[in-house]
Amino acid sequence: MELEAIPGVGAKTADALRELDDPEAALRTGDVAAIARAPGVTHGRAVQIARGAIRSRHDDDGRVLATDRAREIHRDAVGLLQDRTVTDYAAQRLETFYPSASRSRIESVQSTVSAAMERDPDPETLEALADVEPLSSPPTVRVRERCLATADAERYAAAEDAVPELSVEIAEDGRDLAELARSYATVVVLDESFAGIDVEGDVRVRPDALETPAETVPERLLAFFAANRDRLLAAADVHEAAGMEPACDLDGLRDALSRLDDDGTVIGDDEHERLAVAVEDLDAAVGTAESVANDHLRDAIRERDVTIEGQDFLSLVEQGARVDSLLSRELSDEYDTALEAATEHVVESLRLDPGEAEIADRIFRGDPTFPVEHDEAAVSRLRTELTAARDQRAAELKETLAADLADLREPAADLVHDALERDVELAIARFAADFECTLPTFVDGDDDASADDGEGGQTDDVGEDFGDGGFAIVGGRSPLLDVDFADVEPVDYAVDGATLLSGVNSGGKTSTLDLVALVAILAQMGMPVPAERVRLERFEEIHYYAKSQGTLDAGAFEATLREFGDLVAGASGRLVLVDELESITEPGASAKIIAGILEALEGQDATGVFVSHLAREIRDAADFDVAVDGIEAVGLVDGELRVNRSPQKDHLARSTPELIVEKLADERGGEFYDDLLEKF
Ligand SMILES: Nc1ncnc2c1ncn2[C@@H]1O[C@H](COP(=O)(O)OP(=O)(O)OP(=O)(O)O)[C@@H](O)[C@H]1O
Repeated sequence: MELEAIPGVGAKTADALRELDDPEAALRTGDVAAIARAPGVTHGRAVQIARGAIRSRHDDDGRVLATDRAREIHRDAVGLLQDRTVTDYAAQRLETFYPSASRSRIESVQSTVSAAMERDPDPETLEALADVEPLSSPPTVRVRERCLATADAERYAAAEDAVPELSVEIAEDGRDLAELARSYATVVVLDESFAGIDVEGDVRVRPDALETPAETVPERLLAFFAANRDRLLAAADVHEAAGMEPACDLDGLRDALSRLDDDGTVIGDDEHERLAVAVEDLDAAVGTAESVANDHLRDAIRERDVTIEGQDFLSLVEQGARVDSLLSRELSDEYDTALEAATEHVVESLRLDPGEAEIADRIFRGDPTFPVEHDEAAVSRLRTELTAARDQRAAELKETLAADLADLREPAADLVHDALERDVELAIARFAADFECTLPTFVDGDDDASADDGEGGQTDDVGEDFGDGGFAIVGGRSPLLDVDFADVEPVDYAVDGATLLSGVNSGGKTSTLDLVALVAILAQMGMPVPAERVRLERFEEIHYYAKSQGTLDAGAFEATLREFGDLVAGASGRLVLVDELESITEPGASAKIIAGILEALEGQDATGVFVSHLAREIRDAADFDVAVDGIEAVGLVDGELRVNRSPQKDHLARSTPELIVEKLADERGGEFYDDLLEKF
């Protein structure tokens, strides 16, 4: 994908995106969290870039949300979906869903969404999702016991770049390598030319070392898996709870992770454990062994009657306090037994293998002395031997585990990604279930076959002949209302062309506009809509104007009028929702302006609903037969209006004052009320 081709991505952002591990995948999957990891890319920017990438894929100019109120409804719709996510990832991902006029984009989302709506948001899956997060890259680990070596300057730079964990050293010849081998436990030589060289120490000629990081720096993989262990385990749990097909064998993954400590070291290997403990306990074991030997000798001496011949006694006296020869002669057997016990203690307490035991055998040797003393050189040799064996074992374990984990690296990323995407799907499933949603059907000139579900023609249940455009909502219930969703009364409403919507105060006119806008926006996002059934055209743009808060001054009025001037020029394919435009200026002028706008829309392929209390005046002012729908009050009960929330077609609803005059005329009779009623 040409990054600069994405709307809103310039050269600088493209460079930042190229720093990501896999920018194409992040953009393809709309992974906002991954995109936001590019240097200098904020979360909001990442959402924009993800949307831009989708738009450029679907050749979509992204103009659907044409006004502030339309954008607000979109935000509300996304908010309702986000309220049902568990992970931040899913919440961010949902922000990449925007209403589109592109059939391919809508269809592609709809196919994911229809599968999502089948998902069961069971509590176990939701609980497991709580610990899933996008995989993180831990900071680079520095490995000090290994280095890379090369004689080539270019390879040197490539190595520094590819393996920042290791020092890269220049080695021109065998002497340099020998020098390095004294400073590092392992030297990995990158130059083929050194093949076969004989240098003391662990020197490996591996020209492919930069391409096989799992072997060159197993620590990198181990650190990655250690840092992401909890997320991976949670993602594995999600797969099991939700019965998803995992990207890798979960038992294998769990087993590999159980061999890894939080700091990236390998655990659970008996041999390594034995060697580590032996190194740790060596001094203590030697000390105890000395005591064992001395206790034995002390007991032996105490129980022994020693007869000293005169000659011996004389030499003892002459030679000072040396009793070694006497000890050697009189207690030779006991001395040997004591040393054996000491050695045995060292071997057994440190669980030494036969080779190591041979070295341990030299710790308690030499001329008899009392107290017994160990041979420090032998202890030191044993320590060197054990430490080397421990490190060797650790390196082998790291390599083996890293080799196992290397195969899991890609699937692990998929595993987490799939789990996070499941959260997106479950949020959609919960949204659909909570608001009793269905997937809408799109009808337009060339794909109306799919919209006709065998009812014959395009007659909708809302009683409208449904043409090639507009919308038809059956049983729509807006979750944006200020009442509990359970108390929302279903609304049926269909419009093809432009119409006025009249009705009593608080009858639900604004709520109807909100419902229409929400349904159209959700539908064009590819999302399910809160209604029993919905058919609509794919609108190029949605212009929703909320009610103005009071009359506008001359400047603002002029600006608004200009806006409507632009709106009606080339309005085909647009959905225009306008709430009480009359409030911007005085009623007489308002009626003329609205009539003028309707005239301009007439004959264009636009769909419009204009909520107004001035339907009669607008009709009078218009030079064509303006359609008027009405939200009708069924009556007044205890001073409260009862309304039928579904607008009636071609019906000028009585206004609240008219209704009250009618009621009074009915109840009280008399000329005054009758005359008043006549005037309506
Ligand atoms: N479908 C519905 N189900 C339940 N309650 C509704 C429904 N539609 C509207 N209401 C209730 O009626 C109230 C008034 O609705 P709304 O503001 O849409 O009326 P309106 O006709 O635009 O009023 P006005 O003419 O005063 O602007 C809402 O706040 C809501 O409580």
